[in-house]
Amino acid sequence: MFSWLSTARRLYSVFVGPPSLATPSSTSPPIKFGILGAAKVASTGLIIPALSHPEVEIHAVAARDPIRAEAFAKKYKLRTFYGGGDAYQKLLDDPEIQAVYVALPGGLHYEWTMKALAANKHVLVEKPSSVSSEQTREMFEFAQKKGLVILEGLQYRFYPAIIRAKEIIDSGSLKTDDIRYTWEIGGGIFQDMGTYPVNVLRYFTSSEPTSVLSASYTAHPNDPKVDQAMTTTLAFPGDVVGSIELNFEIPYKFGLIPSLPKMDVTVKAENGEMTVKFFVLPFVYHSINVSVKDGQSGKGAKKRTEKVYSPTSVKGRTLKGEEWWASYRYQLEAFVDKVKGREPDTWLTAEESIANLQTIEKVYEKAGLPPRPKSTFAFSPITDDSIEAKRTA
Ligand SMILES: NC(=O)C1=CN([C@@H]2O[C@H](COP(=O)(O)OP(=O)(O)OC[C@H]3O[C@@H](n4cnc5c(N)ncnc54)[C@H](OP(=O)(O)O)[C@@H]3O)[C@@H](O)[C@H]2O)C=CC1
Ligand SMILES: O=C1OC[C@@H](O)[C@H](O)[C@H]1O
Repeated sequence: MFSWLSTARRLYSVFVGPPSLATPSSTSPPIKFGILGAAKVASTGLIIPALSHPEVEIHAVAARDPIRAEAFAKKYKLRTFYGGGDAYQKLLDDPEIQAVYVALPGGLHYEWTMKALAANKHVLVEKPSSVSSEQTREMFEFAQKKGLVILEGLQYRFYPAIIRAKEIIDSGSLKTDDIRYTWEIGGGIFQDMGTYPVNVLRYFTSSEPTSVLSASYTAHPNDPKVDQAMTTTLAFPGDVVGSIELNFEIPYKFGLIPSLPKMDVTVKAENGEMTVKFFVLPFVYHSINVSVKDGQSGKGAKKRTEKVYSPTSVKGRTLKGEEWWASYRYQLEAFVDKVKGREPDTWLTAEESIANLQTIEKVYEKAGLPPRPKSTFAFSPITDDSIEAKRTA
């Protein structure tokens, strides 16, 4: 159901605070999180979702600048803060903390995820999981070896509307042979915002691209290696073609009025199409517009619009949730379920994060752009052992 009132309520809950605060569970102790980086994303991405989760407590933040760290801790009423050059490691050395939110630039995700895992912390790492599929694989392998949970913060995947849209595709009402995908998304280079369209393409087709048919980019004026816009076409099994269009620089209307970012995914089938509007942040608003032609005559498309703000039954399951939950809140629910040994409603596997980056790497290669420099952090079992030794000494 869509109404301005429920939209206002939901957005207030997402960006300001939930309608009521959770009472800590008396049977299951809270998972204490530490946040690496006094990042902008941290409030919507974790701090506000945690306010309504009875099994989560945000314990500390670490920032390079001690003044920023203290101000951040004060603003969000966190017990502890770490500031200075060694702040991130100090947070990882805090024995109170069980899980770490890595809210740093993508190029630092590998290093700080590996260090967090070495310090025996579960990790919620922001998207993109790293800037190299090889290093992401290492991250997940190391987490598995340590028996720790790691999750890439691809929040949109946890939202009921997105699961519903996939259900529509899986139901077969849109024929998936000769299907075509079109993405037009504002904001973000391919390595960053590309994570979403690459993922949704792989998710909706339930397959991996077989080749990159074309890829072209517009370089940033200051750096020819950096793409500010990317257009690419990917081939999928069964003659399925997916097109992604990413543009950092959406022109102002009449040169004056900024446009709202467009984050739509369109699935084109022989007998109709479906567009999911604003799929990246579906809790802000979304609509699933389905148009399917009559099976016999092929004429007279039946149109319908679905909106799935409530965690009603999708894919035959009733999802846990509330009308005012953001996808970040659903994501947190799943992360906690996993840490607590419960089966989450939705999960993203290691293979998903690795395959996502492999596609991004192939698109860069096709476009003739060099791969992003990998993290130079040299993680070795020796480092791991020495951290373990220090811990048990
Ligand atoms: N899932 C989602 O919906 C969203 C995900 N993101 C992701 O979250 C991450 C953070 O993004 P965002 O919050 O927008 O970014 P910010 O610039 O607000 O935060 C980045 C943080 O990284 C730290 N940092 C460490 N080293 C550097 C460096 N060399 N240069 C700049 N910052 C550094 C800073 O921490 P310090 O406090 O120590 O200075 C800063 O707080 C990114 O990976 C981004 O892709 C962002 C928005 C939404
Ligand atoms: O991950 C993201 O999703 C939402 C966008 O607004 C944000 O810039 C991006 O980093």
